[in-house]
Amino acid sequence: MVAGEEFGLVEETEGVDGDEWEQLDVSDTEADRIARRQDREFSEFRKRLKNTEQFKVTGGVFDDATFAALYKLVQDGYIEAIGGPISTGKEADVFEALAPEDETVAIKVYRINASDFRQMRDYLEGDPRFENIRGDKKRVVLAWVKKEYGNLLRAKKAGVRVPDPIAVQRNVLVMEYLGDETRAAPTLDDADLGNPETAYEVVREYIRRLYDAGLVHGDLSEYNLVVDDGELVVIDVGQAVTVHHPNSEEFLRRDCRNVANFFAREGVDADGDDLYDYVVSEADPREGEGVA
Ligand SMILES: Nc1ncnc2c1ncn2[C@@H]1O[C@H](COP(=O)(O)OP(=O)(O)OP(=O)(O)O)[C@@H](O)[C@H]1O
Repeated sequence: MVAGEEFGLVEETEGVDGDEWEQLDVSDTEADRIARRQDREFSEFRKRLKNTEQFKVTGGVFDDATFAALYKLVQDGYIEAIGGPISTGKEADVFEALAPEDETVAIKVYRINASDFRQMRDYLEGDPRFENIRGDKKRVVLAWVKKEYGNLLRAKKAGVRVPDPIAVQRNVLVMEYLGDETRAAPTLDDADLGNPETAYEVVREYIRRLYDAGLVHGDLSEYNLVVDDGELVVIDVGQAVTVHHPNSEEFLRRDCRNVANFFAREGVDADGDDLYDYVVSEADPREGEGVA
């Protein structure tokens, strides 16, 4: 099979990027001509993507603006083709995608209309990085995607294993794919834990490092931790809040409770309150940081 065939390979197209626009002293007619060409290329891309087998399977759920974001990611060389869905959620779908040099990446595509934007807005509250975002649903969701990207960067910098963030374009996040050729990495509840005591220590250290870097995951449990090639990886950091958030303490307590309860069921001597005390007493959260 040709590399990428199973992904519904998108052919390369020549586009005009932002820099080229700035360099061109375009007359109206020339600008029109370029705009028409871009429109044509875009609609061809859309048609090609819609015709791929995988896309038919997923039901063709992307709207025009999402197609445009995917098209930009193709033009910018981050992805070449969209593959099969890994997960279909209420707020976002995660797909495999083919990147240059036969690499597989994961893309998370947020649905602007279906997202629970009120809840998202509550999580953005108190975060100095998103102070001016109140407005409409679209702005909140787009800020959310950037926030997930920024949180991944910050977590990575803090020494927490997360999927490597690669790019963000409108409502689409491109990140490292976790898993192998046969399947995406399983979540903790589905994985063979090996030694649960060691796994618990690793997760405890991750929560502490996150807190030390001024972040609280906010939805941590066995469902947002995956095991990739024997390594524990924290995922879904979109809702992670900074320690400035009015509910950060409550979120941290809940994260600790979820994680400790899971490991206690696995036979580990773990307790939510003890875990919380460990995290806050060992950590020294950095205040007032800008985006990572
Ligand atoms: N980088 C990745 N590589 C491989 N699989 C991934 C990756 N990121 C997410 N997944 C898979 O997709 C699922 C959903 O991802 P994630 O939790 O980030 O999205 P979500 O829409 O917030 O999901 P949910 O609503 O279930 O919390 C994960 O449980 C995991 O199985």
